Amino acid sequence: MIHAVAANLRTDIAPPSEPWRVKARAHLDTLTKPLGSLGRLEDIAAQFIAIRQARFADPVSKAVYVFAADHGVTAEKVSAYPSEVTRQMVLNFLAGGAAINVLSRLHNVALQVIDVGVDGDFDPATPLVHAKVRRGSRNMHAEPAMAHDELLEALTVGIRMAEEAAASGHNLVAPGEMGIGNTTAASAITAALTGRPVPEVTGLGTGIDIPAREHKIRIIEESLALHFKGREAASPLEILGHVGGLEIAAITGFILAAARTHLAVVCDGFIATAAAAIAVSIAPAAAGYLIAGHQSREPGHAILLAHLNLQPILQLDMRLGEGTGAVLAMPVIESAIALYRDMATFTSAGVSEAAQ
Ligand SMILES: Cc1cc2ncn([C@H]3O[C@H](COP(=O)(O)O)[C@@H](O)[C@H]3O)c2cc1C
Ligand SMILES: O=C(O)c1cccnc1
Repeated sequence: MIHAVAANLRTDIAPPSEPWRVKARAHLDTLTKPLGSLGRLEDIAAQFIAIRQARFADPVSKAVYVFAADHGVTAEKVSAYPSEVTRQMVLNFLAGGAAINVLSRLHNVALQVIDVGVDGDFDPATPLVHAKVRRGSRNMHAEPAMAHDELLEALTVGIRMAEEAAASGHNLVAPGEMGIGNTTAASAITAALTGRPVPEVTGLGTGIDIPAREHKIRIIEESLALHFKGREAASPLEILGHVGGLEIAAITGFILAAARTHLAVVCDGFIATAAAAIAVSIAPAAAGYLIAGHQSREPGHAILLAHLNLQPILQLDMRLGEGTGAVLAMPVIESAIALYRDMATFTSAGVSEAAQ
């Protein structure tokens, strides 16, 4: 069942259009600036046009979707904070006081919060998307983080949110996350996907100390050995199901469905990018829809960005998540699109072109 869903997504995702990208490049060369002088802004504009194609002139409409879930592996003491913080931060998102609230308000980005697996209840009247699959994932150190049906349900939550984003007219979207313990899951995914040693892809998360990081590394190594040792290479869905998390699975589904519906997806930090790497491993054509918002302090993030061949827009030593790095990069992306659309051409402005 789950493999059928993944296979359908894979076949339904077409890469961004090369003819549209070529057309966009040609238009950029007619604008009143030295050839190529807008640097990577030109690449970003051309990528956006290749993604949006005939709908490229729609107004830019930005949205961030924060998927929240808890992690059973927190029982192994891998985070500096208790798992109650996940639920408390969801309430903070709804009250408007978190970093992602400030940035999304400032930059006119619609914010949606989704409970895909918080280990605690919310009043049904709470204005969030109630899509709890389970009260937290299972402890990957003892058993697979998700059963098959739980993984499928979490992926489906993300797919549904991307479809809603497209239906609402958003075209520049970012998946964010909140889940105490989720850098452990992201490190485990990164090691399993890239084959890099666990110490290279494991950082301090919310701020554990050096001995706690050694312990976190051991927990991840033992979890990977429990699930994958002596087996041939695990599939991306197996990796996600065994050492991922409910919000990471939802983000994977979100990215795949966003690519299918031709939305530009801004990647946030380590956890969101781990989900992106799983998505691209399932459907390689999804890679063309990704724009890396920033590079986080987590050492595994640079490795994942290189693995995906993505260059981050910002490098601010952030290590927060929630979608904050992605939302901060959105004004840069929007600027690239505005320059493409609104600059005068050499002909319209009567400016002489290069003299060769
Ligand atoms: C107050 C607070 C707000 C946050 N917002 C995002 N995270 C980030 O930190 C967590 C991952 O780090 P670890 O794996 O070390 O637990 C995730 O919830 C992530 O979204 C936060 C963490 C805290 C404590
Ligand atoms: O890179 C991130 O997004 C990140 C890093 C540490 C903690 N939470 C998120």
